Amino acid sequence: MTLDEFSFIAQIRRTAAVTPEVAIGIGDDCAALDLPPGEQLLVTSDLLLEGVHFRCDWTSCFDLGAKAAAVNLSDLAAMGARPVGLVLGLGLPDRLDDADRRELVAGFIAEAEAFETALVGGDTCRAQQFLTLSVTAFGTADPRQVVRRGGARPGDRIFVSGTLGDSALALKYLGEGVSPEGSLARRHHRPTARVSLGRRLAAAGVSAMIDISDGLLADLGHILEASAVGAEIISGELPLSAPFRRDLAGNPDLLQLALTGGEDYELLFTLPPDRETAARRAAAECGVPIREIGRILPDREAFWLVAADGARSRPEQRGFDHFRA
Ligand SMILES: Nc1ncnc2c1ncn2[C@@H]1O[C@H](COP(=O)(O)OP(=O)(O)OP(=O)(O)O)[C@@H](O)[C@H]1O
Ligand SMILES: Cc1ncc(C[n+]2csc(CCOP(=O)(O)O)c2C)c(N)n1
Ligand SMILES: [Mg+2]
Repeated sequence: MTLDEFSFIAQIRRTAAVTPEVAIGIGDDCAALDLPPGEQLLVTSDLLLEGVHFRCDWTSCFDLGAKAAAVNLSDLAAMGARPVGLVLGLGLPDRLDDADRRELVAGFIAEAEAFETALVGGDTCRAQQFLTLSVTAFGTADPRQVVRRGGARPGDRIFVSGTLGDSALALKYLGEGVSPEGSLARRHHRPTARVSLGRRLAAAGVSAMIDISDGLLADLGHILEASAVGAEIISGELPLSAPFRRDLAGNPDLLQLALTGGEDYELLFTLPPDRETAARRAAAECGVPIREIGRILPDREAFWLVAADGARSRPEQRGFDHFRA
């Protein structure tokens, strides 16, 4: 027998922190959040579905809860927002026991707290078959510093944070029945939302930004479309981790994972030349590496991948698409 619905919610309520913005947290029909005067509310939502986003035999409940929070916090980071609250919808199949349920919520709350925010509400239902998490995240920002996808201009440089392809490489190994090594597995199961970097880059004056969930090329495509510009990416400049490079040396086709694999949750942004010093300082302040990987071109039809030998190609496959996967 598992806890009944309301005992489960009472357990969540006891473990959820209350931050200064939370005027009303878990327990009423709505939560209420206090926002700094003059700031805008930013809202984002992401589903995580069993079999589509995760498999219960590949991840722990704690990591899954934490990832559900992180992927939403990553969208706030991409706009330069500061998180102020998270809402968690759960569809729980009977096979999850009390310990699994508690761990799921504990992971979510731990991740929220790591970013000085809190779980402020949600909804809990029994699911017939598949575990479902539906998360909504709220953030605030000075409206003059909110960064959108549409601000890239010809001559801007294209940058990315961290390293690319680690999560997709871990997923490839999981699919082949091989346990990925610790650092790769962690990048897949426990992505880091670049919240502090996103806020600092916004203040430094980046022109456009997005987080990489579907794959570098797909998410760059969203910036190009919104900005009505083109781009070239220098494939030799992609930032790759040591384990990724090691495996790439034995199989050059793995480069595709860094270009299109997705779930990197790194920030991809464009930088006007006069903002570069400020952006590099912002990255150094929060200890996250950033790397220039290409530039924005005026021709909106241009989408070039430049190989090590200088050959240019137009990538056909760009990333994850739920209706094409
Ligand atoms: N069912 C929907 N109803 C309304 N708006 C939606 C719906 N699905 C997506 N959107 C909106 O479309 C835009 C792009 O959504 P998308 O989910 O691709 O975001 P993303 O940040 O690129 O990817 P991710 O889902 O990995 O965070 C967002 O503004 C989002 O709010
Ligand atoms: C079991 C399993 N199969 C496939 C994947 C890969 N995957 C799922 S969703 C997604 C893009 C981001 O999602 P969204 O666009 O919904 O935010 C990717 C790369 C996975 N993580 N687990
Ligand atoms: Mg996003």
